[in-house]
Amino acid sequence: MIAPANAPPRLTAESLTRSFEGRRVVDDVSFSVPAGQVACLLGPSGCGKSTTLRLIAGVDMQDSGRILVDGKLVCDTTFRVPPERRAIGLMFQDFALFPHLSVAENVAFGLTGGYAANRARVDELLERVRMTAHLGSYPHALSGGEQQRIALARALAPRPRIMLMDEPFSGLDERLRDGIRDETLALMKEEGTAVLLVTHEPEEAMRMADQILLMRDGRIVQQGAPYNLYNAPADREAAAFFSDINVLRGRVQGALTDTPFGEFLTPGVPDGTEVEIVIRPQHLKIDFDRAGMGPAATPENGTAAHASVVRSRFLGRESLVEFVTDEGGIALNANVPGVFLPPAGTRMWLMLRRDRVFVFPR
Ligand SMILES: Nc1ncnc2c1ncn2[C@@H]1O[C@H](COP(=O)(O)OP(=O)(O)OP(=O)(O)O)[C@@H](O)[C@H]1O
Repeated sequence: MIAPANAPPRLTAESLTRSFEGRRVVDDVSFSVPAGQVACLLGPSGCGKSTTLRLIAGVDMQDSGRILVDGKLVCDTTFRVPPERRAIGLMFQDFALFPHLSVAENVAFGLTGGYAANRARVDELLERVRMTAHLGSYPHALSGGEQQRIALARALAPRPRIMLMDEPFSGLDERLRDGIRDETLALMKEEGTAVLLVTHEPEEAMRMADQILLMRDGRIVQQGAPYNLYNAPADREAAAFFSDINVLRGRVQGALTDTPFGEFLTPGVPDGTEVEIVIRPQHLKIDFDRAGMGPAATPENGTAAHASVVRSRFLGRESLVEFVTDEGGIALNANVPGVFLPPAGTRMWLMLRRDRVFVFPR
């Protein structure tokens, strides 16, 4: 189902703020989710993700700000549509099935259609979550992961306009998780559901989200497509949230910062400012030493710096090699695909891919 181009976003949060005991746990949070899109609230434990979700679900109320669904006000500080009338599906960590109802009855619970339509919907969803064989079972006879899949089917059954999910796939083992996650998302997209999903796992957010809302200390520090957050992080911490990082330090002089890897452009940063030059370990380039000679400087990779291997480790798909540079004694890690395990003390040359470097004032 594709929303008309001029349709208002399915879900809009405007300047939501919520404090507990004088501390702003959700601080001026704004975002919107169009129909059929997935937004992931991503951030470390305690940053306010679940509280944001609870405000939108209507089980908690913001101190200020507004929530709109399809452009219509659902909640501000004086007006509040109760949770059960928001057409919002919930899938929280502490979900509970009705113990006295069978699997099929649990999934059918929120359905209002006739018997045949309800039965078809239950069958469709049980197939999606691969639980058709357990149709007549009762919750106590199911594993934790199976119960979770039924809870997911139950939440999706009434075709909610918005689906709020708090780490909904965390209890599933990895192989099952990928399949169910992708199929659930495909179903919600087909039905035009806007999904707001809470996770603290960057890989999960990257895999699922159309839009990532990166949260820290109650605020959204950056929002955008996964590609943009990964390749143009707002600050050092945002960069570090998605992978290990290497950090070089320097001081700006004449809009340039000098390092053992050559000069980096730092336009608009005042002289004397300390900056951090950040690069992910997979974006270091390594070259062999030829009797003390290294590769020539290039615009793509800057100047090569001479370095020694400190330690090499095999990680499965890739190898991690730790270096220290001759000049400045800078510790740098490089990820190399496959098996590459040079012994400690090996002399090599390192370069930083200039298009993959981020420069942040400290
Ligand atoms: N009802 C409450 N009373 C007091 N403090 C609360 C309440 N609810 C949440 N908090 C506090 O607000 C902060 C944010 O909590 P929240 O559950 O939103 O974080 P989170 O990002 O979802 O974390 P996690 O990933 O661990 O679930 C925490 O420090 C928490 O202790």
